[in-house]
Amino acid sequence: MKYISTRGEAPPLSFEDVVLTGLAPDGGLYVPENLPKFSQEEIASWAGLSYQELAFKVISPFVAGEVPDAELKSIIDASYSTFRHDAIAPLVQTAHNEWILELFQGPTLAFKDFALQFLGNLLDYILKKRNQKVVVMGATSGDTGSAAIEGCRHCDNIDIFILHPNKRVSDVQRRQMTTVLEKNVHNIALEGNFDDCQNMVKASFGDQSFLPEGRQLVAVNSINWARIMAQIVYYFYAGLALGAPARPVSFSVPTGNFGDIFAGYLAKQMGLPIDQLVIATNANDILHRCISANDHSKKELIHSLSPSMDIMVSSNFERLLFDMYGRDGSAIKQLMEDFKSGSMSLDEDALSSVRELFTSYRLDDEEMMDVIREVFDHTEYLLDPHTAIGVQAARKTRRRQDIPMVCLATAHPAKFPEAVRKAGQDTDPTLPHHMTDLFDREERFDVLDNDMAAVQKHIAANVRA
Ligand SMILES: Cc1ncc(COP(=O)(O)O)c(C=O)c1O
Ligand SMILES: N[C@@H](CCOP(=O)(O)O)C(=O)O
Repeated sequence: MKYISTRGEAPPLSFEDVVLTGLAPDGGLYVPENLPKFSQEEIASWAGLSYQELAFKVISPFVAGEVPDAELKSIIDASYSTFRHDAIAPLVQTAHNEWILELFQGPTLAFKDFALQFLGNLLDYILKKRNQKVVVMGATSGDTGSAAIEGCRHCDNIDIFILHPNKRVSDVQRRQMTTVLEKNVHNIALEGNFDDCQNMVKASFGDQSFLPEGRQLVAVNSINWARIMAQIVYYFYAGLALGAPARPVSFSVPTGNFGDIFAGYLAKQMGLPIDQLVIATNANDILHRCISANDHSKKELIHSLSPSMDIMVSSNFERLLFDMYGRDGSAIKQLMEDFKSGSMSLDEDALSSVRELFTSYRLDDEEMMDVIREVFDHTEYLLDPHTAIGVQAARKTRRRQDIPMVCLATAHPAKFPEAVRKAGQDTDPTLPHHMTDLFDREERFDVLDNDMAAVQKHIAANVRA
């Protein structure tokens, strides 16, 4: 299996090499040259598999033997052994044919654990085998950071640097990152927003000369292909639990960087019968504007009560556009250049293909809080603000009541007590047992200006010899 860049000008990479990178040298994102496809019979034969067994079935064609099967199985088993629920991704019913897929049962309480526990173990395996040390650099609006730190804190061959927007993540999210005091873990609170953090990470991949000799950058954001790959699994898992492939299933996905829903799109291309894929956005609605009005223009970032989705530049949309433009790298390069200067417009064919695949809906904070209240009043089930956006988008755009609608619960409500309180809950949702002392733990992080040279200097100075 080879991985190629969406901009068509970078050499193809093997699986292990694609895991050890981030952006391609031409600025594009890596995707598999050929997507594995599963027949309906094969998918049907997976009914009843454990999450770990299914993960092996879905992931192994992408790995294509580069990691021996026995190793891959033990990496998968280790990655999901830290989850608090035996089902790993349990389904909870909230209304007729409406389901919540709880993706927050991992150690850091967000869906990021699914891919980042796996990526941490995979990196550890590859780096030990190669006797190689790397620098992980990541940007977070709150959830990727802690999940990546949790995945990498025990990897001796990794120094990890996570940039978060200063004062723009919840206190729980910040403390989940900054109370990890291992010597290889570094948190940077950047005086900027998430897009500034993400820009800095992407630009650093383009010129890595600031790193100490012999080190390279590895991404933990969803620009890293392994992130997307591991997230495909839970679409199959939920689909099978609800009767696929004999009957179709729909998904509603709270969306920011477009990684999670892109994994759903891939599951569909690989053979899972998915009816609707709903892009649910907060007031940072560039994807909703693009789909509804072909308006893919940057606007000032709004700070919402669903801060993890306060994202304007959705990295993985480029991966989708690559397919929508017939995998023409030069067309993508042109589009991305247009977008860099403020906006891009899709051509008619591409736009109609996107509209066939996705529906979209946008919510502001008020509507989001109404949903938290309404769902709690009816079911006593407490949604986090991001999940609430997915639930409402599903309800507003649903075409068929007879097809199960799965709303991805991307985070645990205890990560966002402020939003939950504003929505009318008088008691804060309880943190799981392993985090009850979170607010008593010592914190360590550095506040840095939004200045790439300063950040790179800080990284270079803190990489261990
Ligand atoms: C809780 C939560 N929900 C939804 C999202 C959006 O996911 P994606 O960036 O994959 O679109 C994120 C982060 O991006 C998140 O942290
Ligand atoms: N919401 C994310 C933003 C980064 O997204 P990623 O999936 O590309 O890592 C976060 O919580 O950090």
